[in-house]
Amino acid sequence: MRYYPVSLDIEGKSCLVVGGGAVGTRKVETLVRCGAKVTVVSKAFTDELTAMATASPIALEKRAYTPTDMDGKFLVIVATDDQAFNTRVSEDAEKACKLCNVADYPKACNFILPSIVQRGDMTLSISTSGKSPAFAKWMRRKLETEFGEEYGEFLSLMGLIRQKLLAEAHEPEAHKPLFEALISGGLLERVKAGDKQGADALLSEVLGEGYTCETVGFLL
Ligand SMILES: C[C@@]1(CC(=O)O)C2=NC(=C\c3[nH]c(c(CCC(=O)O)c3CC(=O)O)Cc3[nH]c(c(CC(=O)O)c3CCC(=O)O)/C=C3\N/C(=C\2)[C@@H](CCC(=O)O)[C@]3(C)CC(=O)O)/[C@H]1CCC(=O)O
Ligand SMILES: NC(=O)c1ccc[n+]([C@@H]2O[C@H](COP(=O)([O-])OP(=O)(O)OC[C@H]3O[C@@H](n4cnc5c(N)ncnc54)[C@H](O)[C@@H]3O)[C@@H](O)[C@H]2O)c1
Repeated sequence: MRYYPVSLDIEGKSCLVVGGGAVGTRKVETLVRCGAKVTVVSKAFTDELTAMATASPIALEKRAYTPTDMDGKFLVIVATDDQAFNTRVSEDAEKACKLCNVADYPKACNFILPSIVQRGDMTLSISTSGKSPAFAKWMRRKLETEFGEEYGEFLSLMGLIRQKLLAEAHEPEAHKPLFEALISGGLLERVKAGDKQGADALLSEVLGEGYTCETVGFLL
């Protein structure tokens, strides 16, 4: 395996984006969706980014980049249209031991970005290890048709059930078959169909009397 897949927790973390063009704007959007505090250093910004900055924790700094911009940053994304400059920034990042992605330049990256399908808390990340971004995009579109919004709903319910069970007792071995029974028993299909009665029946059959969507805090 060429790349090590991880899910980074960047909530509340300071991130640096160098380059505020079309690509930089897309990168900022994803960072903000994940709860990051973003500083963008660029000679110019897209209108979209300027608008986004009025409502989100984004600092736009219209000035030349300096290596000290890395200080206190958790990760760095470089997206200017000057490849030699991008490489210099990535070298600064390497020296400062930062996570660094240079858009479209894997040699200067210590992480690359996958194509993403997002359904609530379910994230499908597609990486071709850089072999074919076009195929990653094609695969994303295919998976988007296969995995609908019901997966997000279903995961909210599973999360609530799990929270309740864990609050009652820390017994992973006892909980495992319960989750498996809910999954193989068709809870997803019932959530997808909006079948509250069916979902409640399965919950009380597997988890015991008193377990319903309502009692775990899920509105179906
Ligand atoms: C997934 C996605 C995420 C994102 O960008 O956020 C992403 N590229 C996307 C789209 C896309 N990028 C390119 C095309 C044109 C078609 C094509 O070339 O295939 C298309 C498709 C399109 O635009 O239609 C051009 C391209 N990309 C790279 C190079 C340089 C090179 O390969 O050396 C070149 C220029 C090659 C040239 O000079 O021609 C490199 C990288 N692009 C990556 C990610 C990383 C590997 C991902 C993987 O493992 O597959 C990696 C290694 C580094 C990185 O950027 O992190 C996003 C999909 C968004 C979606 O789902 O819609
Ligand atoms: N991953 C992808 O899907 C994808 C798609 C297209 C392009 N790209 C790559 O991303 C790069 C950026 O593309 P774009 O369309 O956003 O370009 P762009 O020209 O719209 O934006 C580049 C931004 O960088 C700023 N900039 C340039 N030099 C700078 C410097 N020295 N210091 C600070 N800011 C500087 C510019 O002012 C501009 O705002 C391209 O080089 C291209 O290789 C990636």
